[in-house]
Amino acid sequence: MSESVRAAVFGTGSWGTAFGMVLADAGCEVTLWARRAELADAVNSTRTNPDYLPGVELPENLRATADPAEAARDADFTVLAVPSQTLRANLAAWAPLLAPDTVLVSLMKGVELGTTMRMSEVVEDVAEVGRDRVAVVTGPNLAREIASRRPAAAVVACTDEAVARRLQAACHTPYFRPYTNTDVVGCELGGAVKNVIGLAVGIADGMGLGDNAKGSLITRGLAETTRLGLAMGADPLTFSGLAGLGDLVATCSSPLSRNHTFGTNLGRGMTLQETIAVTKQTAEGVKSCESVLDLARRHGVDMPITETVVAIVHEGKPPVVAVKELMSRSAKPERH
Ligand SMILES: NC(=O)c1ccc[n+]([C@@H]2O[C@H](COP(=O)([O-])OP(=O)(O)OC[C@H]3O[C@@H](n4cnc5c(N)ncnc54)[C@H](O)[C@@H]3O)[C@@H](O)[C@H]2O)c1
Ligand SMILES: O=P(O)(O)OC[C@H](O)CO
Repeated sequence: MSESVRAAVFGTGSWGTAFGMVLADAGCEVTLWARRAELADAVNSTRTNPDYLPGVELPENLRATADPAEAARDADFTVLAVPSQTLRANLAAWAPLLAPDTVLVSLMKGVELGTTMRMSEVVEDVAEVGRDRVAVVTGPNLAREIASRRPAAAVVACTDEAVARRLQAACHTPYFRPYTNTDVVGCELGGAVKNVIGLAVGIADGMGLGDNAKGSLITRGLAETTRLGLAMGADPLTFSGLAGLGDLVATCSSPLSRNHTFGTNLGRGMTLQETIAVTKQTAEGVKSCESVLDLARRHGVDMPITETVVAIVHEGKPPVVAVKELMSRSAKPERH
């Protein structure tokens, strides 16, 4: 990988920083944009991100700035890693600063509230670029594990396979193994819906419902993700890959997952307000469960687990009641 590849990463949270490390380890010159100048200064002076990845030493070829123009300058890849619901407003401000032929890369796993747009669609809309200039990185990638350089595979998706291959080369390291995929719709849906299923599994774990419940929720969660994907033109095989099953398993098994942990706290009996108060980072499923349900309704797809998560998180339905209702739905064949 040539040292002359430049990457800008907008967002110095856990995943923006960890993926910046991956790009730097693969040989790119990386500039992180941080919202707060103090964090950019801390990254540059301590070679760590004390707020999001304390104790992790950052590579020399990664630096930070609070100036978006400086971050964006001459970037071959412009990576976006802010909370999904803030992307539109942020990108509108950054769009005039982007390098002319830069490839925009979404790391985000959410669906926009109101518009029900996937993150790559928001990028196309706001930056006014064609879909061949927008890529997505997704898969089982818990930031803290990647930052410790523990091995993981990922998916780099773009409708233009040549662009996906360029990005694949730019982020391939001994511990990070990216595969290409041209099914952007399926890859993004896999990432966004697994957060909702992660909340459901967390709730079940918090209630002490056991591993059979977990296995059932993961499998039926994948079934409803696949139904939505099919209705939206995705390749169903994508959901048995890293962006589907792979990410679902990592999220639903790990205490590092913010969505899983958020659900566990709710399942243990914390109120929504108490759970939000102890959640310091982005748990995308909390907002995106509503936009995913909206998408399901628009496409006439039944997503009972997603519906249950929305009822618990946003409508105050007690988890015990929700479980009873989910279990007493009408009997049906498995492939439904
Ligand atoms: N953390 C992970 O393990 C992981 C892995 C894969 C994908 N993702 C996805 O990456 C995206 C970013 O997640 P993260 O883990 O880095 O989140 P985070 O909460 O760790 O960091 C979010 C970053 O966005 C910034 N931010 C918050 N609100 C903002 C606003 N209004 N405008 C501009 N910046 C704002 C924060 O200051 C922070 O730098 C999410 O969509 C998440 O689903 C996360
Ligand atoms: O911490 P979460 O729940 O946002 O999950 C992180 C990643 O998406 C796992 O791949």
